[in-house]
Amino acid sequence: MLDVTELDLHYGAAQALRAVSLSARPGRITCVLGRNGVGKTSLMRAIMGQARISGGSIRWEGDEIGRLSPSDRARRGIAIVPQGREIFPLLTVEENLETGFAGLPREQRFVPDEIYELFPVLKKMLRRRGGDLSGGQQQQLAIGRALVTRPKLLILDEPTEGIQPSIIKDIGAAISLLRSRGDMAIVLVEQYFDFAWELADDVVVLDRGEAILASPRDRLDREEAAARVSL
Ligand SMILES: Nc1ncnc2c1ncn2[C@@H]1O[C@H](COP(=O)(O)OP(=O)(O)OP(=O)(O)O)[C@@H](O)[C@H]1O
Repeated sequence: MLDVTELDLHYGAAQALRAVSLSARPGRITCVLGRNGVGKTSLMRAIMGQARISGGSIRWEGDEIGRLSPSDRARRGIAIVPQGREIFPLLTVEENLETGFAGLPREQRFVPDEIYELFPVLKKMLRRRGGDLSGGQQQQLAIGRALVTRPKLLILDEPTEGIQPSIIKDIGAAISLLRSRGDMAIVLVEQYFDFAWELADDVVVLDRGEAILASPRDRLDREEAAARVSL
């Protein structure tokens, strides 16, 4: 279980996050919603260890991890699918997937079949270069690469950004399937409200670096929540 408590984050004198709290549990999807520039990516980078926090705590499976390096956090089972995907354009699909092996013990250095079951297109395109894939296929590759690390916490930063509707549907189905396994906590950052609302168990809305709403989705009114996101 992930418990982020009262997180502060600064870029120089500018404060990007103010006392933001969030939690994520296995078998549930926590959706972080908010407009451009409200701090969603900063929050995810802070959880992954790619951005330094200036206050608050990040607890994962009972331990404080707020000062650990990104690779130590990855070894503890945290993986991020970054905004913009960041796949390697000159490496093949297979080689991109294999970059996920780095922190794994030798006996786990293979691509689980489940990844090809979730995204059959990856199997068909194993020898193609990452850069030759469509945006949607690259997003599936980025998710596949994160799954290679066998994460217990999967963070997805705007996976629908710039993706065509049919692939958005596939990605939603894959995220839903991963939740149903029950052993993975998922944090989904989105600006696409309808997509996030469909999937969310818990909702956090950020506005100008602050969490202005945090609640299980069941207790929220959809229209009210949508209005808070577009304040
Ligand atoms: N490396 C950085 N240095 C300085 N300021 C930054 C840096 N990264 C982000 N910011 C600023 O911090 C604030 C939050 O940015 P962040 O990228 O976390 O927001 P976001 O909600 O993820 O936006 P988007 O949806 O556009 O990705 C913005 O004002 C942004 O300009």
